[in-house]
Amino acid sequence: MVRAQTWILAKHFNGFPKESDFQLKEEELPEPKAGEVLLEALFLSVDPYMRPFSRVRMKEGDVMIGTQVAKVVQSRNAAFPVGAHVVSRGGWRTHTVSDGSDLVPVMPDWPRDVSLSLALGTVGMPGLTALYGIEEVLELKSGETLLVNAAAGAVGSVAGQMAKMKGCRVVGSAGSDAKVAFLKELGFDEAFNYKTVASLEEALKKAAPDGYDCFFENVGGPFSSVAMSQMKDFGRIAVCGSISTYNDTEVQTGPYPQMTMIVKQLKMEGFMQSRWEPKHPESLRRLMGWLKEGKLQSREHITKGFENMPAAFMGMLRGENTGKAIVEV
Ligand SMILES: NC(=O)C1=CN([C@@H]2O[C@H](COP(=O)(O)OP(=O)(O)OC[C@H]3O[C@@H](n4cnc5c(N)ncnc54)[C@H](OP(=O)(O)O)[C@@H]3O)[C@@H](O)[C@H]2O)C=CC1
Ligand SMILES: CCCCCC(=O)/C=C/[C@@H]1[C@@H](C/C=C\CCCC(=O)O)[C@@H](O)C[C@H]1O
Repeated sequence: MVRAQTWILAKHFNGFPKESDFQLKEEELPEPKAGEVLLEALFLSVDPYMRPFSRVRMKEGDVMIGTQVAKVVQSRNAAFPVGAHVVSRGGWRTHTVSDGSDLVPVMPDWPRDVSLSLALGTVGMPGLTALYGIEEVLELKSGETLLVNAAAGAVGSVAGQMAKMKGCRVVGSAGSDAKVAFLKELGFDEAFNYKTVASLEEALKKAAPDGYDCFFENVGGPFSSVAMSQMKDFGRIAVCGSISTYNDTEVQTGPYPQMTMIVKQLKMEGFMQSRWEPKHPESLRRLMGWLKEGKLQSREHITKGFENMPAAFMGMLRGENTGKAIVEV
């Protein structure tokens, strides 16, 4: 018998979450049956979508949604032998019994000098999101000017670096001066702290006086309205996320985008990386290749201890992470 720890949604919360909205539980797991494996979590991902998902798709008492890199510690499934590493959608739990249907083996030949935690970040879902946003949605071309917000985070930092690899001019915004310095280290042409600029409009204009061809949108809300007004005619916007609205207690209204979109003839498309799932293996190989060649830098914000999952989650929503937010068990 293994004693597993899980974090459950104790209470549906309105606004910004607090520690008491989550509850740590212990349960005894049964031995794996034929076809099943027992997993032990090594790294857990801390993602923005957990916030809106908990509101719209979860009941009180449910285990918090999430992915993790786990090791197979018992196996009665030949596809997942003991010692194998997998990405599991098991949620916020230390141990999971799985029939394998929700498991994805970590990329074969994962280099020994690359932390497996990157399978939750740059060489995982956030990296794929950046790649498809840049290549499939925006179809970004050399010489174009790209705006990325939440640029120092897991998705934004990869999107900006990919744009530099493609020969674009890249402008990034982030919520601290340290993050702005990080963006400069990554090669962003311009970066600014959206929390301290006197005028967002002026900051965007100063960074790209001729306007933006493309916008990789992670933030939504008022930032989005201001940025949209600075797009070039026929500009393209990839709507990846809307984190500034995830803790809202009331749905935000206007300014409405239609007039700007009509006058500038903009194209705006929401997306999730799952749309291109058949391309994932090849895309992960490309991301790993860039990482190994030094073309892609990766930073993580690691919180130690499974007991700190809620704190890490709230910290990410407050912007404490530079790069990918991870909990190491
Ligand atoms: N469509 C898809 O398939 C996917 C979409 N996403 C979306 O991409 C975005 C980035 O995700 P990810 O890279 O994982 O997260 P990050 O690593 O970027 O972490 C979240 C960051 O968001 C910023 N933030 C928080 N609150 C606000 C706010 N009110 N206004 C502006 N910025 C804020 C903070 O940075 P700062 O200090 O700069 O404010 C924080 O560090 C999210 O919107 C997420 O939902 C992510 C993965 C997949
Ligand atoms: C739920 C709001 C999602 C905000 C954008 C985002 O961060 C997307 C991340 C996806 C994530 C989506 C998870 C649940 C979507 C629920 C949709 C529904 O049930 O109608 C996960 O798939 C990984 C990222 O691609």
